[in-house]
Amino acid sequence: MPPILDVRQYTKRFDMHVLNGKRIHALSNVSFSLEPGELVGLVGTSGSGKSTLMKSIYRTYLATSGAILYQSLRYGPIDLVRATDHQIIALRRDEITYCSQFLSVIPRVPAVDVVAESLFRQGIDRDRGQQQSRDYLDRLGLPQELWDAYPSTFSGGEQQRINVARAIIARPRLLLIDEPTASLDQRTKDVVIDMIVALKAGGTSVLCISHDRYTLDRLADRRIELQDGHVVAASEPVS
Ligand SMILES: Nc1ncnc2c1ncn2[C@@H]1O[C@H](COP(=O)(O)OP(=O)(O)OP(=O)(O)O)[C@@H](O)[C@H]1O
Repeated sequence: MPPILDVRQYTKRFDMHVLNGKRIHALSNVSFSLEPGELVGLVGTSGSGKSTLMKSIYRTYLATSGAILYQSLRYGPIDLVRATDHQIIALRRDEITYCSQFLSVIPRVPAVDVVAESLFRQGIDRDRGQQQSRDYLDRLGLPQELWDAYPSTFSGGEQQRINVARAIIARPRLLLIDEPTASLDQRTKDVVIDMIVALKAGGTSVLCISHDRYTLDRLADRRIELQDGHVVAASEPVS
């Protein structure tokens, strides 16, 4: 089976017009692949290019050069660098989920509906979607009185749980997830890890940025290390 994701010689430069045209070489000739059902941990110091790589795969950032081949259910093999905006929108809706470190939500939508949003989009009826959402929020230890409240007022840790729940509940084919367990207590961390393990068992491929050794020891089949925008180390699959 071909890799689900094959990043080839990917380069991303930022040209900073406000800084007299200063160039930031965020990623240089990055190549790696992700197998179906595999979880690759993306590590590296702050500023090494981890988030830029994730945002490039999600096509928040346009490439300077290189290719990102993705095996899509809908389109077959597709280069995410050259896909049309229309294709990218469809892939984000049906196959690829990006979970950043920060929650961004529509104001005045209750937590239970924020988490269930992808289920509603998939055509699951309101009651069933909300039921599944409550189940996730319960397992993640979000106090019941917050389920119908608006996440914009939540604490950092509470927002993070909403963010992770809504990414995982969607059961995407490819999950790009940034620091899923940062600032969570040990019990909640273990719940999130168990949820990601279950997702993988269902066939989801995952690229996960994490500074948390415990999380990666439990989850990662392999690690890729970035330094100054270059891949400096890639571990073999854990057998
Ligand atoms: N939109 C942008 N415009 C200009 N420069 C950017 C942009 N996004 C990232 N950079 C720069 O690219 C480099 C890589 O940043 P990136 O956020 O990918 O690092 P990171 O490894 O994810 O760091 P952290 O662990 O702190 O989140 C940094 O020098 C950063 O300042």
